[in-house]
Amino acid sequence: MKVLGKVAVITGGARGFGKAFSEALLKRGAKVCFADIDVSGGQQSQRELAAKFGETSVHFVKCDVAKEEEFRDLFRECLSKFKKINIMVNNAGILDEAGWEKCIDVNMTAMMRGTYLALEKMNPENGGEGGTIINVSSFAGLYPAHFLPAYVATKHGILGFTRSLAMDPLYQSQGIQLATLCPAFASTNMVTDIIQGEAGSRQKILYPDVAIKITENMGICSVADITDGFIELVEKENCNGDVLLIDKKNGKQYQFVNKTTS
Ligand SMILES: NC(=O)C1=CN([C@@H]2O[C@H](COP(=O)(O)OP(=O)(O)OC[C@H]3O[C@@H](n4cnc5c(N)ncnc54)[C@H](O)[C@@H]3O)[C@@H](O)[C@H]2O)C=CC1
Ligand SMILES: CCCCCC(=O)/C=C/C=C\C/C=C\C/C=C\CCCC(=O)O
Repeated sequence: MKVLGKVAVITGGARGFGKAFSEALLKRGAKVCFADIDVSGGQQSQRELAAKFGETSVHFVKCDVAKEEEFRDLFRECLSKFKKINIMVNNAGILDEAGWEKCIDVNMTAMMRGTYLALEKMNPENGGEGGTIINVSSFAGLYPAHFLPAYVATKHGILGFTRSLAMDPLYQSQGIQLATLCPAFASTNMVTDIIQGEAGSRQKILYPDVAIKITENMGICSVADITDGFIELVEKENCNGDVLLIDKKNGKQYQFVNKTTS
């Protein structure tokens, strides 16, 4: 897709990947409506991005994606401000093995809701123009990790859900593409808080000693490495059904290149 002039909705955009993805799209001439549960972080990012790309290009919406009405309001607000939605990025995610139910609500249920809402708004029969939906899974969507079982379950779910919808001829006929991004460890707060031992962060994973060994072996990607893969997916002419794994040692690797089971 050519990004210039398109409108994107990005969840979890106050920091980390979501903020970097917002900036990368703005740089290429898109308008971005980003959402986050973190109001002060969101407002701060809004100020920074507006200073670089203009007040009229970027809009922050306070939204807890686990709350259906707030998610619906996000779409309403984006449409009222920017009139269309061409790119949807379900990026908001948490890691919390002790609070695994919340992990399912945010990583899985909200990702599904965001996808269904985007499909509705992108449908040409509803006035949409088609579009691209990128769902952010993880290396943990492709491989097990006994220090993150609930997180792994949600990330496998994202992969299965997104690949399945990508096979549906209905959405293909509407000009809608769906792809999955699978980053390995990257240097956002989700990882750095644990490494630096920020209060409560290590309680969110099991077996931290195993986890640190694995990060040492695999290495840690920069946010720029992951953003580069994200933009590659969005800008591809056909990203439908793609699963892009990115890790420090091997870089970008497309998985399941024979996309369908038929
Ligand atoms: N950092 C990493 O190594 C990897 C991260 N991921 C995934 O990338 C996505 C982004 O993560 P990071 O940027 O690393 O994390 P992060 O923790 O830096 O950023 C996540 C953002 O999502 C927001 N958020 C959390 N719950 C929310 C909710 N209920 N509603 C709205 N916003 C909410 C947070 O406030 C935060 O701004 C997540 O889905 C994560 O699982 C995937 C693979 C690797
Ligand atoms: C192999 C699974 C890769 C999953 C990457 C991902 O999606 C998110 C990872 C988020 C956090 C990483 C969790 C733990 C590793 C980090 C540091 C452990 C440090 C423990 C310590 O005692 O210092």
